[in-house]
Amino acid sequence: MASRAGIRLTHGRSPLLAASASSSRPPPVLCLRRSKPKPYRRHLPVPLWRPLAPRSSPGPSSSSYSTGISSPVASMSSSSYEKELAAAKKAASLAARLCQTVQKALLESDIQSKADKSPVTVADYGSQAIVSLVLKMELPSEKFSLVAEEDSADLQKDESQETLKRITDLVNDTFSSEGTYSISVSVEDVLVAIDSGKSEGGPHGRHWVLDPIDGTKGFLRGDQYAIALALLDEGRVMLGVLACPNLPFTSIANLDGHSSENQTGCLFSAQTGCGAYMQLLNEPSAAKISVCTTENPADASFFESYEAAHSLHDLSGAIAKKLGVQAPPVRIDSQAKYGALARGDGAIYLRFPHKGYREKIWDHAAGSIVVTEAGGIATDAAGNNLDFSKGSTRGHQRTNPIFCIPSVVLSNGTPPILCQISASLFLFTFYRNK
Ligand SMILES: Nc1ncnc2c1ncn2[C@@H]1O[C@H](COP(=O)(O)O)[C@@H](OP(=O)(O)O)[C@H]1O
Ligand SMILES: [Mg+2]
Repeated sequence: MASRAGIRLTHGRSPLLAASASSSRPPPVLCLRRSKPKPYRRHLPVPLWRPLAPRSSPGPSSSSYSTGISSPVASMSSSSYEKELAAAKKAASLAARLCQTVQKALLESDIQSKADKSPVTVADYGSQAIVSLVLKMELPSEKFSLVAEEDSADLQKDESQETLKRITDLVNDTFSSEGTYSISVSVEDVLVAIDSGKSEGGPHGRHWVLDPIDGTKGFLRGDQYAIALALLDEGRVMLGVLACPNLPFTSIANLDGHSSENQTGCLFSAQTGCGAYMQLLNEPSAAKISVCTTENPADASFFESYEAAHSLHDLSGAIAKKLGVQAPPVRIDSQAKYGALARGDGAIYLRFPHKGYREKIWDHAAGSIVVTEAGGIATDAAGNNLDFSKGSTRGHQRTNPIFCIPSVVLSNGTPPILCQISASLFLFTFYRNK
């Protein structure tokens, strides 16, 4: 955190922040603006994801952006991950296409329960198969390692054969309707593709990290969800892509989880040192985006999970009050929150999982780089970077990898907010010990 200008968490850390950092309990997460805040720009109704002057590296080649909808032509700056980023965008976009097809005509039979009783759909499996297949086709010469949420164990059961056939048909239909790849896959190919996601990840080498549908509950409700794909290299997130098929291209700040009549479907992408971008799904041109620059918590809106089971709403409400936030929380599912934050729809993201829950790397890897490349900061409340290097040991509860993130906050990092956050940590500790 010391290297991140503007928030002085290392030197200016409050006693409570420091106490939290040194306790055995994992500290909450903060996403804080990294640069000196600019004057506040009200985020509605004017979209904020206008192309900006490049920071350390070249940004879009053209900036004829005018309305936020007709984006400028953007060419990502060259970096060693350009090929991988293009493949990731392709894979996530195709997976989104499959998910949209399923969501349009969601059948009862498409929904199953995993061993932990969480829902899983043919779209989760189909999305994972597509991403795995596309990455392998686009990057044939690279050693392939994928840490992903789903595996095929349930699909291998006798009673799942019809479901498996349906997933295979969905994968083939998606490829043929999109047209880039003239391939036809078998059920065995699909099983292999899904199980390619069994990598353990870890601190060395390159590993793709995938949540094929983040926010499955939102997906089932017809609300927000995301296909979230990131690439780790030596334990660090180097690129991330979020496909959010139901996210309006304009601000989500007042939607409270539900999609609107406006143009929807956003693809966020970021690679380290090159900024964050947004484009309409299936449209080629991207615009550079940046986080909200509000200096006043009273003007800031904050995001949290739609599902109370995923995050303590009472606690985040109390913290938001402490911070001086006046607007009601915007509750949306999935890492679409990270995308919306990255383009300035809101200023703060609070996440307080219930006691004992351990976060998964695929629930934060892509979103965190989109936010940080848009000028935000994603850390825990002690100012520590999120650690994606611990890999996955994939225990029987599917919760082994990883780090705990009791909360996520995104703000501009001005001292008043940091002070208030230390107060919020007091509340957090209080609730956790209840
Ligand atoms: N009890 C719990 N506490 C916190 N997060 C949980 C949870 N149960 C599931 N999740 C995670 O929360 C994700 C959804 O995030 P959000 O709450 O921001 O919408 C889920 O992703 P999946 O839908 O991929 O399972 C899942 O990984
Ligand atoms: Mg998922």
